[in-house]
Amino acid sequence: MSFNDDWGASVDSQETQLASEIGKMGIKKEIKTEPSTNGSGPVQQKPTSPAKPTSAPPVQHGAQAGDSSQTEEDETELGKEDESLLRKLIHSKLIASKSDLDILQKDPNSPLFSVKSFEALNLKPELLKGVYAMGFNAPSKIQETALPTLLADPPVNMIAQSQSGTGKTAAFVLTMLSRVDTSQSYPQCLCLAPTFELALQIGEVVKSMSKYMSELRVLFAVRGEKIERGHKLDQHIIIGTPGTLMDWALKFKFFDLKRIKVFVLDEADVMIATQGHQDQSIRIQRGLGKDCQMLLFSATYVEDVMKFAQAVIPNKPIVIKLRREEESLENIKQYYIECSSKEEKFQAIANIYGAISIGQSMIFCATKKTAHWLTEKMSEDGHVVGLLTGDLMIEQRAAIIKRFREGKEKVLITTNVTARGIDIEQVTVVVNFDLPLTHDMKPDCETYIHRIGRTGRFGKNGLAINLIDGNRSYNTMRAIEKHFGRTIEKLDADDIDAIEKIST
Ligand SMILES: Nc1ncnc2c1ncn2[C@@H]1O[C@H](COP(=O)(O)OP(=O)(O)OP(=O)(O)O)[C@@H](O)[C@H]1O
Repeated sequence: MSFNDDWGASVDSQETQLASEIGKMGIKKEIKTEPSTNGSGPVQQKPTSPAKPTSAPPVQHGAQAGDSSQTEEDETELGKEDESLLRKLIHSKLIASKSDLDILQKDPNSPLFSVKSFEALNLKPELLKGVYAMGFNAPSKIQETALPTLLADPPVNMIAQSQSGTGKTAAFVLTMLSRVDTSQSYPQCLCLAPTFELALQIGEVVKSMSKYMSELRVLFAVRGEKIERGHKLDQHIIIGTPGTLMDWALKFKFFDLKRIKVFVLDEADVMIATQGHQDQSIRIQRGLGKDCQMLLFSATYVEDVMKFAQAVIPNKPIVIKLRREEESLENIKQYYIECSSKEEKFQAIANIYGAISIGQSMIFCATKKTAHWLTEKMSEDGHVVGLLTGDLMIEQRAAIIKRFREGKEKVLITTNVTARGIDIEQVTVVVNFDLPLTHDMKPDCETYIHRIGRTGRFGKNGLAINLIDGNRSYNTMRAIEKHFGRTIEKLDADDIDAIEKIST
């Protein structure tokens, strides 16, 4: 699989001024978590023997997937903080209400299906407290399926797939936080992500989840960081992009790869499929000790990439894989609109924005040039839009994502650089101004599913609208439809009644 223009222009080449930027964003590069309020220190609690997954996507080499036989559900009392968070979310109308979420988490066909509690995972008490403080009541299907195995001893390697927005980040972050021993001052967990934005986002999840773990220290491996030669890092978790991490580990030897307990590749398929990332990630992976737990997570894996992953990850990794027809989420409704030119595409967008109330939206273009053009047109039309492309400096990209996350811009016009991983719950609509194509101009089904997965996060409803101009893009859309076995319905951009209906 390959990616269009911007993906390649990734972080490592642009990370020069990151240090100052992270400061500006209010995210400290080194996150020191608050001491536990109940005085409980970081007790390393060994999990009990691995519980069998109860309901899961197909699992190979490991426990067999099947419908749950467990019918009881552990009810968890909400803390005050959780209640206020939930109230805020329900009032914001932008997300499913708690009762919607409960229903989804009880529906065996939903990827959020869950019958077990976080308590059943025997997490360290301060970590469990952190999970509940995030407003997580019950694990999602991927969390429930993967975590008992991920937390068991001896550690096993895993290649896991689960749909976008179903909580993969929490699954691997919980694993890292469970395995880390904060009384030892050296890097013990490494997490690699393909872009700077994603690395920061993962850092935020670590920060929230480890709220009650005293002494935990996290460092972002980014190029702006000035570390003296010969220095040895004392942080516990390092999160970064592959180029910088490779230099830190292999060239400068700021830490010892052999002492890493958990190694995570997020968006693993793109890390493997993109040449530069692959070389760097594999060189890091080869330097790890034989007991290091290796975890690969993504919403998509094409067959060759999966084969490659299984070949490079030692000790027969557990594989959790979705069937093709499960990859596309039902809560994201997909439509297409026929247009004859880019001006008509712009007009279609204007009609949609005029007809339905949209929380926030992301519009994906094939090139930076189109993205710039559309930004100008929409701004002239009175929309408050942000523009994020791979040619921007790292600090500009961070600032744009931050503004969008805070709701300062309602529309983010972008390219494939933000197709993956970015988790902004208010995004209710994704527009493909151009459908994604691989470098050899074939339909890029994986990028499509990641792009539309920027909406419909964790069970919320989402809309994906594809703008089609001509036979080529029509055929691309049909190929994507066939690939995932899902119908993309036609919408008439001039039929305001029809447009109004899709949002209900
Ligand atoms: N058990 C849970 N209960 C409630 N919310 C959860 C739970 N687990 C995760 N979430 C929330 O769901 C959202 C999506 O999670 P996350 O970003 O980890 O998805 P993902 O599977 O990594 O998606 P992608 O493939 O797009 O990267 C996040 O906002 C996260 O806080």
